Amino acid sequence: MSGPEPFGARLRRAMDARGPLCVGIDPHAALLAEWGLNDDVAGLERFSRTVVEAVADRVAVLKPQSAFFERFGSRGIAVLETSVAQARAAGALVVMDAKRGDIGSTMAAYAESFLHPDSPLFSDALTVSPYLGYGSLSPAVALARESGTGLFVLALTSNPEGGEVQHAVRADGRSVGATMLGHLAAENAEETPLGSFGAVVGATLGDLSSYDLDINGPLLAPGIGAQGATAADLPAVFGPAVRNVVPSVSRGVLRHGADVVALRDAAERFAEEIRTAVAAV
Ligand SMILES: O=c1ccn([C@@H]2O[C@H](COP(=O)(O)O)[C@@H](O)[C@H]2O)c(=O)[nH]1
Repeated sequence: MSGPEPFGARLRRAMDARGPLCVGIDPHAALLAEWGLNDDVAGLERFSRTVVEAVADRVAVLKPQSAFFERFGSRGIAVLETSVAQARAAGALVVMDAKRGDIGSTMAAYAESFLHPDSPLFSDALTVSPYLGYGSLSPAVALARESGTGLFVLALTSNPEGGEVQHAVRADGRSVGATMLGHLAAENAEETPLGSFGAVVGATLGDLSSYDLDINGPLLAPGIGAQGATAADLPAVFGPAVRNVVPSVSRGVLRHGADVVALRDAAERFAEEIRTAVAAV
């Protein structure tokens, strides 16, 4: 009996059909205020519902940032559950940005929270931190394979502070970030059309030609918009791997709310800039 279709295959199809843009749902308190919403659960619910309504039927991926929902406790988590379900029902793949990482036995529980089909927060993929050792992620890798979901492993993050960990050079001469990319390439070996185990690689990082980004998996690229990177930077940062890049924009789109059409237009402008940049490679 064949299992569920793997995340990588579903993502490739969505990217081909809708373009690769990922829109982040990041209900910052400042954005709620800009949208004329209260910094409470009702404001959170309205914000998230508006983003889903604006773009879930047209972008490949939506990426809710769990922290902004957790801020409101169990009622915030309930809004997150609803948002995930609504986004998936509208055809978007949901990458839960929760950056989980722990010893293996606890990692198994985190994985069940987001990657088990019976979980209320079941998502198509989860961001995870490998900095307790890549092997600590094994339970999440195993469950993702079983449930047809995926992982995005923090390899080279978009923030300037990340370098002190990720560029650190190991005894074998490889950097920590490169080692994570190597683990992912091994995870995705033989997978077609695309592996399900992606890396987070910031679009802000400039020339990455010293890294082997050819992991046969998706590269989630935050940093476009508010953090200063642009769609035009993508070819220079990612080189030939740009075909597997999922560029992620949160505040750059969200600042155009609360109007649904304005949000949609902003997402379409980013999508068009990305199309143009990638077509030139
Ligand atoms: O390296 C990383 C990993 C994750 N993020 C997350 O992406 C968004 C970025 O938001 P913007 O408003 O587009 O800057 C946010 O949820 C981060 O937690 C990242 O920025 N960098």
